[in-house]
Amino acid sequence: MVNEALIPVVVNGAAGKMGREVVKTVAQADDMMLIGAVDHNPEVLGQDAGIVAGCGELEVPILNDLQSVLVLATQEKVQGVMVDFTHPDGVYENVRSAIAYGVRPVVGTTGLSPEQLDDLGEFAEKASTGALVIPNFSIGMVLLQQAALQASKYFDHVEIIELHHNQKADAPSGTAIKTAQMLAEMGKTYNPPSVQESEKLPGARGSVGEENIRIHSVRLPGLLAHQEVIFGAPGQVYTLRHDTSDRACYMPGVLLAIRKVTELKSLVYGLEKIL
Ligand SMILES: NC(=O)C1=CN([C@@H]2O[C@H](COP(=O)(O)OP(=O)(O)OC[C@H]3O[C@@H](n4cnc5c(N)ncnc54)[C@H](OP(=O)(O)O)[C@@H]3O)[C@@H](O)[C@H]2O)C=CC1
Ligand SMILES: O=C(O)C1=N[C@H](C(=O)O)C[C@H](O)C1
Repeated sequence: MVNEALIPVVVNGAAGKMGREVVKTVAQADDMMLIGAVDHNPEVLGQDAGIVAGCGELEVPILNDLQSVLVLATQEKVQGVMVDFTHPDGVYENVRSAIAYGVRPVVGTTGLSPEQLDDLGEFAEKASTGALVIPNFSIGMVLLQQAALQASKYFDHVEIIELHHNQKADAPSGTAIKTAQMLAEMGKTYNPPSVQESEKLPGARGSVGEENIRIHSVRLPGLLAHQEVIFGAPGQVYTLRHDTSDRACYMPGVLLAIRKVTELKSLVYGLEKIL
């Protein structure tokens, strides 16, 4: 007998590094129920999501068909939530599908372009469906970003270095892009040029977006997820740094997002907006 008060949750990317952590976390939450698991890794298809995640059998097989799992979610009394930790190439379509079925997306997958985000925002608004896109679920990163906004009032020069494990598909990280956007929203022009520069090796000075803030991406085995925001001024450097050592650090944010998205009627971008 299904408890109707529980939030039905579908995990997309259930066999991945983040997906397995989310399966375990949802399985342990008193107010949630894992009702579906999706992944396209052929090695795990048909296997139980709980066994794959290492938390014991949950009687939820991993399927490679998001649509049919979303249909399943529509049959629940309580509106479902889809947590997506898949791949930058597929996330846009996944989110559109979830919204189309009235299943609220909580998106950890990075790599959505600004145009895709706008489009999903309009789609969610029209459908009156809550959606959350959260480039980083850790509280430490929100605090770092807040400190960076504070520092930006006093420093005109800033660059970002993000460092990740070498299995990461996208660069720069979603977190670094969001951090640069937040700094840009302060309405300042950063990094006024002090000299005519030339790159002797292309990319030596990192990538630079509209915000005129350079982002440098490091990928190495042994790293997990790390970010530095470095402010400079004559005679001083102010460095903010966040390090993760376990993906468990994202789980309180994921649980919060699953609960909050059920109260929303449109798309919200960033954990700081729901704290
Ligand atoms: N917001 C946050 O706080 C965080 C965000 N992330 C982001 O989450 C995403 C996933 O990261 P991570 O778990 O490390 O990656 P993994 O590669 O470990 O996991 C992704 C899983 O999803 C599967 N997959 C890929 N595309 C699809 C699809 N279209 N439909 C169904 N399954 C799919 C993959 O299968 P296969 O292996 O066969 O491709 C894999 O099993 C990345 O974008 C990453 O940047 C990561 C950590 C924290
Ligand atoms: O791929 C990862 O690992 C991470 N991806 C996210 C990003 O791109 O910002 C969040 C965190 O940095 C871990």
